[in-house]
Amino acid sequence: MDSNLPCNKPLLVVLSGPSGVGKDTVLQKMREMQIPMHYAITATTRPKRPGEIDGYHYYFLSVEEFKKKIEQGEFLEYANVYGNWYGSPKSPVIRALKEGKDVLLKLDVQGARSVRKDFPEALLLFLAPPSIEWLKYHLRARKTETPEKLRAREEAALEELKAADEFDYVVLNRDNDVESVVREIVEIINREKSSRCLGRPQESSVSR
Ligand SMILES: Nc1nc2c(ncn2[C@@H]2O[C@H](COP(=O)(O)OP(=O)(O)O)[C@@H](O)[C@H]2O)c(=O)[nH]1
Ligand SMILES: Nc1ncnc2c1ncn2[C@@H]1O[C@H](COP(=O)(O)OP(=O)(O)O)[C@@H](O)[C@H]1O
Repeated sequence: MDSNLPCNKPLLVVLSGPSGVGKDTVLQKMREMQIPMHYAITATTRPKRPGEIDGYHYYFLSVEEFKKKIEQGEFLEYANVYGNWYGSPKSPVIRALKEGKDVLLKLDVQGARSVRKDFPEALLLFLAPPSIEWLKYHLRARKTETPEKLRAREEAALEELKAADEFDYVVLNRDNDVESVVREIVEIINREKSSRCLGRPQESSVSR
């Protein structure tokens, strides 16, 4: 398949949204539903959470290792998020796109902005919570942050929610119905791919 034809051109998709909104949950469901994408693994200096696997959830690096990768130009983008470093290794993303695969990058709002700048044709999706209370409850219930870190993430979330209108689509997470959220994301990706096929401009909208 000639991935250079606009109809088969692989899409770089960014999934962003505030901490605790459900990004990992949606990604996990996409993998379970075997949605065919390259799920980019990014690097972080954040300590591993219980149950997280190095090389699957993240590449867990020391600050020194991370900075060395920055110096070697290995990241497509990187950012300091909630006090830890995060960065997207470039070569696996470029390789997957060249192989004709759609790529999914789970990034914070800063990372999404960087991708928008460097890859204007990328599709930026913002996952929004059903409500602020829902977000606060689930971030707290996840029990992954110290009280201080929790406060920092809650404050950051309010700022990040304001950035939603910078994205191509805002997808609402639905309580106990992640599958329908995945179906909606797949529909958006397919719609964007076909509209690029026909050379139509991208349309932004809040998809309900
Ligand atoms: N800019 C950027 N953000 C990333 C990268 N990897 C993960 N993130 C984002 O960093 C933020 C914090 O991630 P994490 O500590 O796993 O917390 P979570 O959002 O509560 O699951 C989330 O918004 C992630 O999407 C990356 O490579 N670059
Ligand atoms: N649609 C949903 N319905 C119910 N609980 C959800 C849903 N999406 C996420 N959660 C829960 O909310 C918490 C935060 O989700 P997570 O995927 O870790 O968010 P993020 O990766 O955006 O930080 C987790 O405990 C997760 O199980």
